[in-house]
Amino acid sequence: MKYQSTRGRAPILGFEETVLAGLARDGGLYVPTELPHLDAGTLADLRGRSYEDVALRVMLPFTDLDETRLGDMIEAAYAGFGHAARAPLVQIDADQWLLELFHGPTLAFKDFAMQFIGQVFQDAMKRRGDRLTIVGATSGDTGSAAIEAFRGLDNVECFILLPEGRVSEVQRRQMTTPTEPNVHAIAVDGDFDDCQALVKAMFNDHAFRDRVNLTAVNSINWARVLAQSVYYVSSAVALGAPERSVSYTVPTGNFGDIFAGDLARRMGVPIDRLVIATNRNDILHRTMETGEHRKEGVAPTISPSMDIQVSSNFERALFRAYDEDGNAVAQLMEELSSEGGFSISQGAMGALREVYRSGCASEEETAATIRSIYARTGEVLCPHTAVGVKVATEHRGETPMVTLATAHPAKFPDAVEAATGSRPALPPRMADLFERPERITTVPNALDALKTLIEETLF
Ligand SMILES: Cc1ncc(COP(=O)(O)O)c(C=O)c1O
Ligand SMILES: N[C@@H](CCOP(=O)(O)O)C(=O)O
Repeated sequence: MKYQSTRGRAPILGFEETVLAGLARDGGLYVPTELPHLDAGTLADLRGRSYEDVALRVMLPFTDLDETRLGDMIEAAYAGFGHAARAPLVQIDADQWLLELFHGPTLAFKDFAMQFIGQVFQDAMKRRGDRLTIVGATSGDTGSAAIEAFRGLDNVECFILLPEGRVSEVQRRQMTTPTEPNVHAIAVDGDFDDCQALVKAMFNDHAFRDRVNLTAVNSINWARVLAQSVYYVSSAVALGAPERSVSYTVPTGNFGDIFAGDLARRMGVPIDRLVIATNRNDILHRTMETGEHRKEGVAPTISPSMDIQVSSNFERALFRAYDEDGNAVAQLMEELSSEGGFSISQGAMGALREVYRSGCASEEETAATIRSIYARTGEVLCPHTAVGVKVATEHRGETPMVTLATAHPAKFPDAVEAATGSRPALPPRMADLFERPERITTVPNALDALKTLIEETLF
């Protein structure tokens, strides 16, 4: 399998190089040049199989890995999950389900890809006898999952940029309490978009990038999207695919998770509706409504992991919508950074609307959804999942509607308690999280300060 950049000006790479590169050298995101097909017979055969079996079948054609080695990596990646099904479905209404993606070690959907990427990096670094520097941006969950996946590895140094004061206390402590010296939580005086812009700027400084052997673990890395596409396949076949179509509503910020759904759809999974659900940082919903993609300031919400306005993976969707015209995408991205937004052509909007629908939830609607689902079903939703369920309810159709339950409610106890009156408990293995000492470095929102910090740590 070969991978090309969405901006068309970077070398075509194989799987391992793509994953190790993270972001393409022209600033674009890597996508496969062709897609494998999951035909009806294959999908039917996956029904009733373990999550690991489905993952192997879905991911193998995208990699240059031997089947046994990939199988071993997948087994190791999911061995620490707290649910035998890994991604269980829970029915909350006659036609509505939750896909629980929070049974991994850090209680959010990020563990599905991050645990897998940890295996890929370790394998590659051992063979190459090399070291990697990971720099990631987080609005709370990616950072926790990355620190968990990479802590203690002797061939990886991991730096996570988080927006100071804008993640939940549980999320912050998950990042600041691990004691292994190769993982670093760095609070940036800014929002998530600032953190992500710093990461991208480091990638675009090729001398720095090569000096530190930089890689990415945000969903700009293709391996994130690939690993996240597996749970669409596993849940769709469990609900009756290929004979029955399934719809999904995805709490959305950086667009990685919903793009993984589109990947599953394009591989042949019968997905009827694919619905973007945003909180009041609703740039994607506004884009779908108007065709204008314009940044506003990031507003803090009770679903902080979705407090994002520069949605990196939307670039991958645009690349498809513009018939894989890298020059057109590069031009739009240039307008986004110089003018704060761009207009999408009618043709491209038509292509986007064929795949995606959208909706958004206010703060009040999010809290009301947590409250009403708890009262009616006893299920406790995290605020991100509640955004999804609110939007899903408005987009129900003839097919089962699945909302991705992207995080455990105990990561956001204040918002959940305010809505339901009861405080969700962390699993026993995390019971002492609030007693553990924290370790965090604070930096201004300044590229040079950050590069200096990283180089001084490394060399
Ligand atoms: C709990 C939670 N829900 C939803 C999202 C949004 O996912 P994506 O950024 O892939 O759109 C995130 C962050 O990525 C998250 O942490
Ligand atoms: N919501 C994320 C933001 C980063 O998204 P990613 O999927 O691109 O890593 C977070 O919680 O950090």
